[in-house]
Formats: sequence, C-alpha cells, structure tokens
Amino acid sequence: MKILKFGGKSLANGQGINNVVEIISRSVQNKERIAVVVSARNNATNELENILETAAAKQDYVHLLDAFKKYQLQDFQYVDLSKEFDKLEKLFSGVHLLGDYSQKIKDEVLAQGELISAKLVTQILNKRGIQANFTDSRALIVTDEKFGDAQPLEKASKQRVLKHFATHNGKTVNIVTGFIGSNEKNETTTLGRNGSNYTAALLANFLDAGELQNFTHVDGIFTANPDLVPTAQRIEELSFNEANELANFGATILHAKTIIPLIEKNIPLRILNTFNPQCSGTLITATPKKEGMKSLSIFENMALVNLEGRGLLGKAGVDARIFNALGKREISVSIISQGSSERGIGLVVNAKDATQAVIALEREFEYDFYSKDVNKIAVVDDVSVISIIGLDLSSFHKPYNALIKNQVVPILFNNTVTGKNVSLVVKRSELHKALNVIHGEVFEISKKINIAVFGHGLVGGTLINQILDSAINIEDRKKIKLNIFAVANSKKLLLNSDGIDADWKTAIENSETASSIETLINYAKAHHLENLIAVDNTASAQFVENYKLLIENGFDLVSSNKIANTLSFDFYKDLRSHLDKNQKQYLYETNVGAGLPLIDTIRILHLSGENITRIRGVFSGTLSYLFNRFSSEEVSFSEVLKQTIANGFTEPDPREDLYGNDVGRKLLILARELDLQNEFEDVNIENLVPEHLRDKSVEAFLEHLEEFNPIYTQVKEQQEEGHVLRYVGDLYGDLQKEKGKLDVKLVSVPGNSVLGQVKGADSIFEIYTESYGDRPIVIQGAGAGAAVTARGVFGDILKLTEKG
Ligand SMILES: NC(=O)C1=CN([C@@H]2O[C@H](COP(=O)(O)OP(=O)(O)OC[C@H]3O[C@@H](n4cnc5c(N)ncnc54)[C@H](O)[C@@H]3O)[C@@H](O)[C@H]2O)C=CC1
Ligand SMILES: N[C@@H](CC=O)C(=O)O
Repeated sequence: MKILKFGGKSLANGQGINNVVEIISRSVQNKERIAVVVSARNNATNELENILETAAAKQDYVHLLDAFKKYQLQDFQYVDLSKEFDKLEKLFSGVHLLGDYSQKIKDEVLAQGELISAKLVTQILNKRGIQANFTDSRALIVTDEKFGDAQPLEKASKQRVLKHFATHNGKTVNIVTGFIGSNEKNETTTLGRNGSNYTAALLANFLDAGELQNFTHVDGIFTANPDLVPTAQRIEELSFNEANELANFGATILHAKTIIPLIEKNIPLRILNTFNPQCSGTLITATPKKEGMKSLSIFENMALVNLEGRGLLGKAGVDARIFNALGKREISVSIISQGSSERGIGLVVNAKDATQAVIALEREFEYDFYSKDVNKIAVVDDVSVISIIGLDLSSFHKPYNALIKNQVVPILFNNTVTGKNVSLVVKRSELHKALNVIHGEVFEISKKINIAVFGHGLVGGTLINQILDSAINIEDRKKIKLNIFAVANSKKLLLNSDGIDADWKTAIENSETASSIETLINYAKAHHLENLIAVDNTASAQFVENYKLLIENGFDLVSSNKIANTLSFDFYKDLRSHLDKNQKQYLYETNVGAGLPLIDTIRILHLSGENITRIRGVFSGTLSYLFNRFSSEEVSFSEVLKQTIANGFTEPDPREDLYGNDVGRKLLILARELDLQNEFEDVNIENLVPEHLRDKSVEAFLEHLEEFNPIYTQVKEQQEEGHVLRYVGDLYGDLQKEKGKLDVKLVSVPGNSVLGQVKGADSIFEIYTESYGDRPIVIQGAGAGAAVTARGVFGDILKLTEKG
C-alpha cells in the first residue's frame, strides 16, 4: 500500500488537478494499492479564513464566498458540493450576526476546504470510471479537544482507520481529507500547521504503508530555497535524521511531527512534484545511499531581543525568569546567545512576537531596572536566521570568512552541541546575498564571482572575451562561475546580473545607462551580488579616485592601470590601509612586465627575507620592440614607432612610453614592492621625445614622428661596432634604506649581452639578490600586448577567487 498525498497547489484548477487525477488513475490502472490524502485546494484555507474575518468584522463577505464557490466548481459543474457550501453559508451568516467566532467555529469552517477537495477529486475519478470513495477523516482521526491544533489520539484513531480500510479498500481508492479530525464529542478539529501531511503520515503508519508519496509543486528538497539561490540543487536522498533537522530549521515542506510516524515504522517518504511527474524527487529513508547531506534553511522574519545588565554576572535564575516570562505568552525562542560575562543575553524570536517579548521582559525585570542590574532591553528588527544543516564548527571557517569578505557580518551565530548545524543571524536585507555566499562555499557547486570591467579597450576588451571563452571550462574544473555583470567605459555602462554574453559590444553601444560608479554599486547591492571584483583596464587617473569607494562597497580590485601605484606615497599607503580595514585585496601583476610573473616573484623574495640588491632590465615592451627593430634593421625610427603603436603595445597615450613615464612608473612600482618610499619625482628619466615636440597634443605629436629620425639615426650611428640600443630601467643603491636610486635611460650595449639579445616586444628583468650573487634571477618574455596582458589580469582574478 502506498499513501499519495497532494498539497493545495497541486489541486489548483488547470494543470494541477488534471495531473492529480492522471497520477491517481495511472496508479489504479497499474493495480497499485493506494490511499489518497488531499489538502484544501489552492488558496482555499486562506480564503476561508479571510471570509471568516470579514464576516466577524460584520462586513460584506457574500461576494468573497461566491468567488470561492465559483473557483471550486469552475471546471467541474457536475460535482455536487451543495452540502459543504450550505454549511459554509450557515456558519458565515452566524458569525456575521454575532460579529465574533470561536476556534471551534473556525475549525468547522476550515474543514470545509478539505471536504470540498476530497469530494471533488472523488467525483472526478468516479466520472472517469474509477472506483473512488470519499473518506471524511473526521470519522477516522480521533483527537483531543484543542481546536486549531488538535493532537490525534493514536490508539483510537488507529482502530478506526484499520476498520475503515478493512471494509473500504477492495478495488476502491479512498480519497481522504487531510488536516481534520474530530474529538470524542464528534466535534470537528484541525491538526494545526502541516496538518494534511500529518494525516498522511498517520495513515501510512497505521496501515504499514510501503511508501508515502508527498506531491507538492516543487521537485523535492533543495540544498537551499531555489527562489533565493539559483544554484541550489535537488537532494536525491536524505536520512530521516537529516530531514528532521531540516524540519526543525524551518524547511516548510517538512514538519517534525509528520516525520515521526514514518520513522517509527521505517516508511520511506518521497517528495514529488505534481507538475513534473518525471522527476524522481527526494527520497527520505532510514538508510539513504549517501549520508552527510548539507542544506541551508532559513527563518526570514525574525527579531533579536537583547537584554543587557551589569548586575547579571553570576546571578542565578535570570535565564529561567526570561524564559518563564516569554513562555507564559507562548513566545518561542529559536536562538539564544549569552556571553561568559553574563552581561547580556540575545534571544531570537519571531518578528511578530518581538513587541510582546519586550513587554513581557520589561514587566519581569521592572525592579531590576530600578536596582540598575538591568539597563537595557532592545530589539533589532528585521533579522533572519540561516541554518547550515549538516555542518559543524570544524568547517565553519569557510562560509564565515566568505561572509566577512562579502561584508556580511553575522549579528550572532551558534551551533548545536549534538547533531551538525550552525545557525547565523544576519540582517534581513543581507539574507539573499548571505545565502548565496554560504551556498557557494558549503556546497561543491559553483561559487559565483561577480566581475565589473572598467575600460574595454585593447586589454579590457580582450579580457572580457577571454573570460567568456573559458568560463564554462573554469566552472567545470574549478567550480568557479565567472560572471561579468558590468562593463563600463567613460560614457556608458552595461549591467546584467545574469552575466553579459558574446554580444556585449553591441549591448554597451546600445546601453542607455550613463557610466556611473554609484549606479554600478547600487545595482550590485540591489541584486545581492556576492564575491565582487572590480577590474580597472583604463589608464585613467580620474578612475583611480573610485578605488576607495569600490573597496568600501565590497569589491576586491584587479588593475592593469599603473596610476594608483605611482601617485604619492601617502596615497599608496592610504589605499593599502583602506584595503586592510575593509579586508579587501588589490592585485596588479600586469603593472610591470604585462603577463610575466614578476611582481609576485619579487614580493615573495622580499617577504621571505631575501635581500634584493638591484633590479635592472628592459621594462617596456613598446620600447623594446622599437629599439630592437631600429637597431637591427635598416628602417627609420618613425616607421618602427608607427608599427609599435599599431601593434597595441603602447600606452593609450603613446607619449607616456616615449617620455619614459611608463618605465619610470614600473620602476617605482617595483621599488615600492621592496618597501622603498620613493616618489615618482625621484626617478631620473631620460625623455626620448625631442623638446620641441613635448608640449604638443597627441594628434599633433603623431603627425611629427618624422622629426625623431635625424636624432635617433645619429644616436644609432655613433654606437660602437656590434652594439645595440636598449631603453633600460635600473633600481639600485642601498635598497635597505628609505629610498633607492631609480634611473631610466637609453643605453648602447653589446648585441651579444643579456640585454642586447632581447627580441620582439620582450621585456627582460634581472633581479640581483644577496643569495644569488652576481648571477641574477632573469625573467624574460612578452612585455606588452593585449592578449598577454589580459591573460595576466585574468590570472589575478583567478588568484582572488582562490584567496576567497
Ligand atoms: N597594452 C599593453 O600591453 C599593456 C597595458 N597595460 C595597461 O592596461 C591599461 C589599458 O590599456 P589599453 O587597453 O591598451 O588601453 P585602451 O586605450 O585600449 O583602453 C582603455 C579604455 O579605458 C576606457 N576608459 C578611460 N577612462 C575610463 C573611465 N573613467 N571609466 C571607464 N573606462 C574608461 C577608455 O575609453 C578605453 O576604452 C592601461 O592602463 C595600460 O597601462 C598594462 C600592461 C600592458
Ligand atoms: N606600454 C607598455 C605596456 C605595458 O605596460 C609597454 O610597452 O611596456
């Protein structure tokens, strides 16, 4: 025997009720022995409650009742529900007359919802030729007298159930009303929250059913509410214990009281979807294939009541008084937290009970206020509780760190001593984001990283395409979902919380959103985006001013833009202390040597105590390419310069390379990595641009490139035989002091020397250290170019995802 239970949404008009009838018919045709338990249809219970309130308020309820009746018969005019409708009319008219009702009357009213539902299903099945028997569970489930939340009397109920099924379970399917019973005086009672599930579980228990199939409107139990966490996954199997934990922690689909009758008889419970019958749902058994399942469950509308007092330390009985005062008002406390100083106790209660809780505590502790033992009772409204079920404190650091990194600071947390679960109280406004952050950390499901790209020129544009091309692969391999939710240039902003696609260029061209850092930050907040990274691929000094705001709003930073690291040393320090304060990271490997692993290498050497004594090399890809070709080919300086620009090696403003500023900046960045406090003005730069071209606009400058030719032809010709020109950066001096020496200059070196052998747009860096002596560590490779630089930026993004 199987018990099939259908919830309200399953029984709604249209696809729901049609599928229910199909499912039952198929079972009957397959000769399965089944009994069916039904809830009231769709919103019937709420509607009946509303009509009752309206009648009690002596307002016009008739149109509401008519609408209710119309819905019930909408597609089934042939079904006779006159008995239930008459009953409702009489009950409501009485309540309207009196202007009041008792819980007993309410139970009688609500019971009609289940009676209508069971009768309707029975008659539809009968019309299809299926022998179905309307079963009023008031004749089966005997309860105590607690109207609204009655307790079944198991022995008497079992006897009646067994008797009924002995006579009515031949070829006939019993369609049983859920939720309702009757007391020993034959008065209608209801079983409280989750009552229909309870009825189904009791029947399963009494009849020794092989399985209870609970048909809902969802595919089963998920690792978190899929409406809030899009990456939530259906759990295939759960143990009864795990399901019980879930039920205790607010998973509305289950309730502890519905699990217990099943555990007693070891009856599997399968949660199924009426609207997706192919889905195998979630199976709950005593021995699931896999145990240790984790899930997140929430209590959304909660409040935190804080009782504080200096005189509470060591005082016995304070907590007992608190719970006694709350208990008298039937206020249940879901989480309790008390520090060892006993100066305060925090209690999480349902938001609707918060005011009553405060009143109760104020009364109870009135005299303690006078004696100044208690000085404050306050409420933090709008909090939510997230419970991580299946997790203990040994692995709590991962979600906790991720929350802090995402600027969600839990108001309090606690764990259960037995069983595995940790609960956190967070501001309700942060619930959505917190859930997604925790989910990404706890489950081996993709962690989502939300990226905003500023500047989509050569490097930025290439980076976006690289990310889009590899995102699926990275998600498969690393369980990291890279989601570019924003792209900005100086004028426009493209926003899409689900991530931009390959058509992003057209999308940003068509975007009507003006570029604004505030708009972008607000968008990220409104969409509860977690794990935020801002990528600066501009060369803008103005944009750098946004860094602090981005950091404060939870963004880690990645930058190919060198400006932030080369402004004043005060700015440099201030930025780092801001990063520390907000626990944010800033990575900029591509600032020197494009995609080459230079900054990391120097940082690690320096951190490990290795004394770096000198760094020298060809720092600029642009100038490397320019002088490599100019030195070895019969070609004019201006011609190679034009090709260098066309190759995308130069800065957005190519004069920055030729003025020597770009190399100067790189040198300064490395110096500061070594904790030197140099300023940009300390760099001795040999400017490659003839003086008369220095104050021209970029456009005018580019029209006068030929004027470089006589100067550099002469420089080239004046070299020694076999020598080549190289534009070299040199950091030297006593690098243990406050400042080092930084030179940037054009030199002539033998063609077969280390620097002389550099080819293409390669950079080369010689790192001299105490341990390596006069044989420096050499890092060499492409020092410029959109593809390698974008790859370096991409690397920084991935490093951040791992650090998180
Ligand atoms: N090209 C290369 O080989 C390397 C470049 N870099 C750095 O990469 C950065 C980008 O270089 P490219 O892509 O070559 O330059 P680009 O000129 O092609 O792109 C820069 C983009 O930033 C945009 N932009 C400017 N101000 C902005 C603002 N306030 N907000 C949003 N967008 C803004 C511009 O409209 C432009 O599209 C530069 O800082 C450069 O120093 C670093 C290493 C190597
Ligand atoms: N213009 C720069 C680009 C990289 O930083 C260079 O050529 O090195």
